[in-house]
Amino acid sequence: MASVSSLSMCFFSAHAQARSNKHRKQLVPKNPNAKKSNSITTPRPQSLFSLSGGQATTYTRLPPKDDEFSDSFAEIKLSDLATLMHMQKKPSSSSEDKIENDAELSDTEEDAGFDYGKFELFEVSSDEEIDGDEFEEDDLALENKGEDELGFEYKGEGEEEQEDEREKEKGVPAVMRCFDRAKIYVRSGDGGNGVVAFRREKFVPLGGPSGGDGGRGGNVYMEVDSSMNSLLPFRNSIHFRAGRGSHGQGSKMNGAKGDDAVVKVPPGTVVRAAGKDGVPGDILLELLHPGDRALLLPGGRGGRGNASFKSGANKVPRIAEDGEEGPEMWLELELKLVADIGIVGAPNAGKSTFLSVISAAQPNIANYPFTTLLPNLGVVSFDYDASIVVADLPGLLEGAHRGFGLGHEFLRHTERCSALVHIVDGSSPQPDYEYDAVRLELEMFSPEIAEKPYIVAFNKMDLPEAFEKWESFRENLESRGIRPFCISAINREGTRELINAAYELVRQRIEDAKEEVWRDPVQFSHVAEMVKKQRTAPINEFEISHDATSDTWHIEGAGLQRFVQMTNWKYMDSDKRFQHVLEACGVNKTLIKRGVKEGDTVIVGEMEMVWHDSPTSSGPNRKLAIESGRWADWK
Ligand SMILES: Nc1nc2c(ncn2[C@@H]2O[C@H](COP(=O)(O)OP(=O)(O)OP(=O)(O)O)[C@@H](O)[C@H]2O)c(=O)[nH]1
Ligand SMILES: [Mg+2]
Repeated sequence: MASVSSLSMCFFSAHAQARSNKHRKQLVPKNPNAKKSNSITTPRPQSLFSLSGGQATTYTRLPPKDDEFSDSFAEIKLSDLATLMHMQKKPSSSSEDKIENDAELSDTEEDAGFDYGKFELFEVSSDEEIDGDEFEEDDLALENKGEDELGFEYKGEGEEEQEDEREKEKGVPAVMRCFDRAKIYVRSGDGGNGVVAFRREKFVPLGGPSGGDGGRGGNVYMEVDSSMNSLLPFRNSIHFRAGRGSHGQGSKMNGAKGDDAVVKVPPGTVVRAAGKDGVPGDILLELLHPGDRALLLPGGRGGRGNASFKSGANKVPRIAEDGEEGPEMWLELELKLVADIGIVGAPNAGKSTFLSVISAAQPNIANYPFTTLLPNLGVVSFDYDASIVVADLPGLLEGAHRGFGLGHEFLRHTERCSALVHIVDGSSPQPDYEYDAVRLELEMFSPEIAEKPYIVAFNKMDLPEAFEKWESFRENLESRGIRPFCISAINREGTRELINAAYELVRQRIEDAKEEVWRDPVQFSHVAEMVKKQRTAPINEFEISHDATSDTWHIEGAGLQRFVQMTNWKYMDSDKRFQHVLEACGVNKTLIKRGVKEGDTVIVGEMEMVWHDSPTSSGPNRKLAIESGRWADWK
């Protein structure tokens, strides 16, 4: 009982903070074990907590517009999710329990005697341990709040928005964060090394070089798997590495190609390069339909064996290359569900109930807000051999676009919907206001979503309090040119008409954009092309920078760096070839022009060298010589 009581308290106090923190400094109790008497709550108008039809208290309804307390209790912060999850684990909490808790709350509030609007309570649940699987350690907003022994801290106005953001992230259970977002690491395979070998066979004198080339590294592919419907599998494994190519062998045997890695994603996945400093990276791919497949990263090239270096001038080459390193990348995945219709509305309006009666989906349904934490999908079949996918989204609260509640987390899934069904809780104190508030949130979140065709359904018509409000609701909306439907989702009344009307909107949209209806699976390769282009940058494109204090010259150039990486220094001819390349691509010339002198350090990629002037070399009287013992760590 004590546990439920504390839960309810933090529920309301968070609302108070949500509104107040924009404008003033707040006093924040930091100690999660603070006494419950400090657990400040906001006074609530009794009318809103009256029970309807003997059901549990519906205390998160949107507030009446003119209510003097409307600013203080209608918003739920994401950091309260632990509470909600806790409540969800105990759906059996009876209405009597809640009534008692309400009574306890009122007492506590009166005892405390604080200005409630200024406080935020970080205590979430003191009685029950939170399952590590569902909440990561840093998930709870209270975790990093407890350093100050006094238990209070003052926040400046400027910090508050950032604080909000941080708390929002921390408060979201891992399973929700991972539902439609993931960050993964991909790396294609390194190429195998080439080898130096010579043919030695009876009766074959001077058999010549016979070292084979290394095999190519495996590629990384990404493909749509239609059996997946979330990014949750990436919660467990985020590293995808393709296999390395085998090394070459004697007798001109080339190495085998490395194994490819295939990353499977659900339809509707958008792939970005990982962003930096909060700036999202560029969109690389959109894998929308089953069968879509992309070559993301090509494997590294295999190094050449000495058989490949044979030439008229050098018939006995003692040189072979290492395999090229496979490129790597961090990627951010975002899932945008491919649903035709999105069901939106305030918490507890009956969205999941509606989905459950029109489709075979069995979402959780219960009489408390945020029963739905993750979107549910259902397929609705029509007589005439057509079907549509309907998504039931978590409820939207006033302030959702600023991060209150859960709904905004998933609103982007409606971006691909053809139409929306907006369910209004007819039994709420002010359905008109609830309707306007949700519409406003949609507009604030994205004008594009707000412009989608939508249908309004007034739900719970079986309840007398809803029935009474229907006429005025209908008149109000009709005066604005909207024809609302009235339904009783629980009794399946009016639901078929509603979904038929929604289907009509989808059909119209499909007809408007006929070319979008069917398309062949797409094979993308532009990312791989881009990577290849970067990696095959010409060797003579480089930049030289000089650090005068340490007499060091840095030579930067993708082509040169790749060349250094693939050079196998253990073979004698590698030095010669390296010198030759530096000469040919103009590095030596440029260094001399810039004033390099005896003993200066020259760094190319991971290779560190010392500049020696030598009168014996052909061409310019200077050359780079590699001094043994001065090499950087070298793989
Ligand atoms: N009397 C009545 N109750 C309904 C009707 N539709 C839904 N409910 C009840 O309303 C409560 C909330 O229903 P849900 O379907 O979970 O509501 P929701 O909009 O999905 O709520 P969240 O997922 O929390 O946003 C449940 O107790 C339902 O039984 C209806 O037509 N009549
Ligand atoms: Mg629901």
